[in-house]
Amino acid sequence: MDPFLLKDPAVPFRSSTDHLHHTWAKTFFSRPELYIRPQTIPEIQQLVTLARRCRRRIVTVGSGHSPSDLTCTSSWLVNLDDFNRILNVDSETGLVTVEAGIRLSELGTQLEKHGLTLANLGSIDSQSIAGVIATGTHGSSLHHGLLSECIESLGLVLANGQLVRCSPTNNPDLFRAGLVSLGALGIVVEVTLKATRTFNIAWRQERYSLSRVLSEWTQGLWTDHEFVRVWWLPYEKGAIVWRAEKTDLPLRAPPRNFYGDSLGYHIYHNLLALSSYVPRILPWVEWFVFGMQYGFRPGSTVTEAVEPARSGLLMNCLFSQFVNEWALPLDKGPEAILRLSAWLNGDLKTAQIPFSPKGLWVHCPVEVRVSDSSLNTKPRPFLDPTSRDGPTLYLNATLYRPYLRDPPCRERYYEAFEWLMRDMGAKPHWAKNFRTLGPSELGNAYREDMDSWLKVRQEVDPDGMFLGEWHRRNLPLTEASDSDERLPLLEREQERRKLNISGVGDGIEWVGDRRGQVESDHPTEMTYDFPESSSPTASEESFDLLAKGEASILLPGPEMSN
Ligand SMILES: Cc1cc2nc3c(=O)[nH]c(=O)nc-3n(C[C@H](O)[C@H](O)[C@H](O)COP(=O)(O)OP(=O)(O)OC[C@H]3O[C@@H](n4cnc5c(N)ncnc54)[C@H](O)[C@@H]3O)c2cc1C
Ligand SMILES: O=C1O[C@H](CO)C(O)=C1O
Repeated sequence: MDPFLLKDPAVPFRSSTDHLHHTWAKTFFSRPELYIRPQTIPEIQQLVTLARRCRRRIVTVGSGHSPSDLTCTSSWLVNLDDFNRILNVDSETGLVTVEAGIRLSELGTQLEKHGLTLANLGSIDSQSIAGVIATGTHGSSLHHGLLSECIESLGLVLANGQLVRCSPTNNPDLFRAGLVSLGALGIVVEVTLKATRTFNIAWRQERYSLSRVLSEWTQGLWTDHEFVRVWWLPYEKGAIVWRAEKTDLPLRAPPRNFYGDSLGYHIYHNLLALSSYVPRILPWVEWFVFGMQYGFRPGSTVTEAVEPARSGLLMNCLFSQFVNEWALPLDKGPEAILRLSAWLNGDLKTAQIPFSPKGLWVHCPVEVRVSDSSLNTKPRPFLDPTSRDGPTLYLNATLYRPYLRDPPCRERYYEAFEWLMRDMGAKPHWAKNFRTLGPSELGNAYREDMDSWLKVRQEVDPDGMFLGEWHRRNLPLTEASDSDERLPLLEREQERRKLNISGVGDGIEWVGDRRGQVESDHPTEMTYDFPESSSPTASEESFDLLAKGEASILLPGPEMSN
């Protein structure tokens, strides 16, 4: 396709051609043809219209914290970091409307000025609000479901450039599809959420034996405090249990020690690096690093603090990592942990996992977290991986990448871990590094919910402008469209290659093809009917004029800021 673009001169098109995209963990890289940072809705509508006319796929990226290749593209990459304002705050009701590029950290800072905060957080707050919603990000609390349970309504710009709003009562199917959209419906531009009054948490962290974790599993481990997370240390047969409760106590910073901060970080990093050459030291590394940090014996060291929830709920995620996380019913947790523990420690009879762990040594911790979205009275996201009728357990097999180098155990560990998760009826966290289950298995796991999601998706984006290889690999897209030919803009993977740049370790460059990127006068008609959708905006009207020939033609240079 000739890079000449039809463009309304009144609407800026803020793009560059030399952007190197990468995930936070530097696991995947890609070089988009254009990297576009719009600042207004007309700019977003314009870029979508241009992409449609130029037959380009669009990927919207938030902060790039999804560890997989979900956000990789060789086509157009859109980022809403400059579309991140707070549009409205009602301190009484807690209803807040924001532009969708806002990061949770900035949202938290702004909300605090109004005495508000998010009711729940995951391990970090670096993500964009739209990114958190799109992948079903969760924290760890049986009082809460997915972070997106506070979302009241969404505004999306669809493949035809139309701005559409949806909520439980307005376009409810689009809302349910948009709550876990995987970036595949359109560009989420506006989010209305319900915040809660700011609160502080008193937290306490201590070492448990694994047997105590399991014996308290149904006896208060998850229910005695509002927020609970467990880091399981498989070789130590132990765990670090972190629990927090809302409190009126005065703030008290966590204690600092000579080892815990910078020194401990570097020692752990270098021991992990060493273990890539001598993997059998990993049980010793687990003993030493977690002993130094949290005490060598259960109950020996208790750490406590009182912090604002906005910072106290977060944790330091240390180094680049692969994360493979699955959701299963909470009551299956003890069996899953005991079988995985047995496998890692060489007891194949108990493990019932048909792969050999011989010579395999893994990193810790395995994160053990919970949520309960069955308490939520709002419509569930179609692609919500959590249990419908009770609490959910998340098991997250973390593997660090010391100095950005992949650990040697990944293939075999994840093969066995995923086998166990599938055997237990678990579903993968959409954002993480699960190896593909294939479209039919994920289709079967979600059944009619997957059909509903695919139906909405197909209606709002019939050409597959928001689809790529990740979606093709994992979702039964062909159920909704007879063949790939019905999704001409879907970006296929051409190759994965090692990056020829220093300092990127084992990062992989993802390269997409240019199939479908030929100009067409006949984009597929959209069939979706929006009962209360917005009327065409000024920029849509101006594109009608452009289409009738009253257009200015601009040559995009490296920086096309106006
Ligand atoms: C260190 C670390 C800690 C983490 N902790 C947790 C945790 O505690 N719990 C948990 O569940 N997950 C966790 N995650 C995963 C993370 O929350 C998700 O990957 C989240 O989606 C990242 O948000 P993001 O803004 O970076 O989105 P990205 O990774 O950039 O994008 C994710 C998806 O959202 C889509 N998207 C982004 N913006 C838009 C938009 N405006 N419109 C439409 N689609 C859009 C993208 O296309 C993509 O499909 C963690 C990840 C890391 C690296
Ligand atoms: O993806 C994730 O990374 C951290 C673990 O380091 C976390 O809690 C996730 O979830």
